[in-house]
Amino acid sequence: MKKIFDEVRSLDKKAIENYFLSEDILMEHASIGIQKYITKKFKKNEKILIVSGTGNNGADGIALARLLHKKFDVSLYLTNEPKTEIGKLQLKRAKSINVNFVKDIFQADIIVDCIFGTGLNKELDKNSIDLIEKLNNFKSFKIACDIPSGLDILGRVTTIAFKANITITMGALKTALFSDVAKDYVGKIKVAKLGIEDEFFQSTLTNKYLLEKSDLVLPYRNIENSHKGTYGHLNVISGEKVGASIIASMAAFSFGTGLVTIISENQESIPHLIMQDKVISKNCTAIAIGMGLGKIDDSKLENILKLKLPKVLDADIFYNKLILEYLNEYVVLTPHPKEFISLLKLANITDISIEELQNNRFKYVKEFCNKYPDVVLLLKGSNVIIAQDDNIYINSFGNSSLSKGGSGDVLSGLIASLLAQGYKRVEGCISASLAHTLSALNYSKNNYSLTPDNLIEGIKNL
Ligand SMILES: NC(=O)C1=CN([C@@H]2O[C@H](COP(=O)(O)OP(=O)(O)OC[C@H]3O[C@@H](n4cnc5c(N)ncnc54)[C@H](O)[C@@H]3O)[C@@H](O)[C@H]2O)[C@@H](O)CC1
Ligand SMILES: [K+]
Repeated sequence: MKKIFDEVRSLDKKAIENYFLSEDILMEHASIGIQKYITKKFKKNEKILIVSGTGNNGADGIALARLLHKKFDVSLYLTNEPKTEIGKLQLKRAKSINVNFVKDIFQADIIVDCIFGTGLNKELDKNSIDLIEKLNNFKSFKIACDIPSGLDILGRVTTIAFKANITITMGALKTALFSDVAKDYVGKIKVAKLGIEDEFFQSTLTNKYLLEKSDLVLPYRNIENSHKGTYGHLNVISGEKVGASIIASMAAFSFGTGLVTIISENQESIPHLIMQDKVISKNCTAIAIGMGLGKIDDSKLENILKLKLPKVLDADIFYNKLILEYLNEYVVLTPHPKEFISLLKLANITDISIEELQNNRFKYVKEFCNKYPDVVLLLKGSNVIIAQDDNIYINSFGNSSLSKGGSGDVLSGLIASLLAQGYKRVEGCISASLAHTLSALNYSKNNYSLTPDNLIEGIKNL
């Protein structure tokens, strides 16, 4: 996993002090980062338009124009004269080698957005909105310098933001790039090194981490002398809609759990691979409850919640106040945003809209985890957040093919499967969430057609 920082300005400052560097050196490295990417990816005669604002993000762009000058067909458009000292210096340097300045933007092959960076501190004015809108409409390959212009430091978009194919961010990954809203603007994310060893950022404290494919730990079986009990027994509590329990059970069974039993009062028609019972199994090693549950008697629910077994709590259960008494070291919660706002309200933390939550996901996850530090929370979204106490892990591999009924039941089943097999809760959530999203990423058919069954099939080929 890679470290993510809420802000890097103070890190840049510390690096300058510790290593006797200067803003100029850092900026040169920032621009070289983008230059290298362009030089590697594009042919020499391609037209590049760099659009620079008045701050240091703009200054990065002016430096980039100098670096690409004569190697590509580069044009530089300034929204206004640079305001910072280093911006003015970059302009002097660019002018001295006759960089091509243009008075209007145009549809180049490549557009580099250097209008606003991390210094965006107020709403965009009409000129900036028009400019970004026009750039977005161009059919060019779009690169955002540091952060797409219009996306603020909390990862929010008030009116509009530059829609990049790739964001080349300076020094280290920033939290803002991983809000759910940001997902439609950042494109791919790449870090440009600033002339400071990686170790500097790696040794700097943070509590946010971006998950990588290599963080996936599959439940491979490495003991031959084993039996089905070796791999746990998951109980999925069924309620009004047995379909959700079946999906979760099939996901769990395919992900290695030795035995899966659906617990239901009525005899249900379920796949022959899955067992059925009316009471919790004696050798049960984990429980999944909530998916398709509907109404349940409080005393029955309480009898399940008080069992000292790892549990995945999902869906309908986030509307029942009873769970607040059991948010302990056995529990994983897997709400989607609507369920999470219900949980926040039940817990008397806050009463907010989905929009407010989606604009401030990290903030509310933190507030919840401060109140319930023992619980492991997985907040669904286009960038999944897994959190416990102070630590946050972000899975950014998800895509829109997962936006379909049943995807969440598969995820709960996968997490419960790993818990039943003995994974710790955070590790179980990380691997299950990665498996879930990577299965969707590997799906080769049209992105509208993925079903929970396809997802489960994909898990088998990871
Ligand atoms: N800190 C450092 O040492 C480094 C900074 N670098 C670059 O510097 C950037 C940050 O530079 P700045 O702090 O100068 O900020 P920005 O370049 O992001 O922009 C801020 C400028 O735009 C104005 N502004 C802010 N919001 C506006 C709005 N809504 N409408 C109109 N004007 C607005 C501000 O008054 C300021 O003049 C980073 O994103 C990065 O690209 C890099 O060169 C690497 C090194
Ligand atoms: K930018």
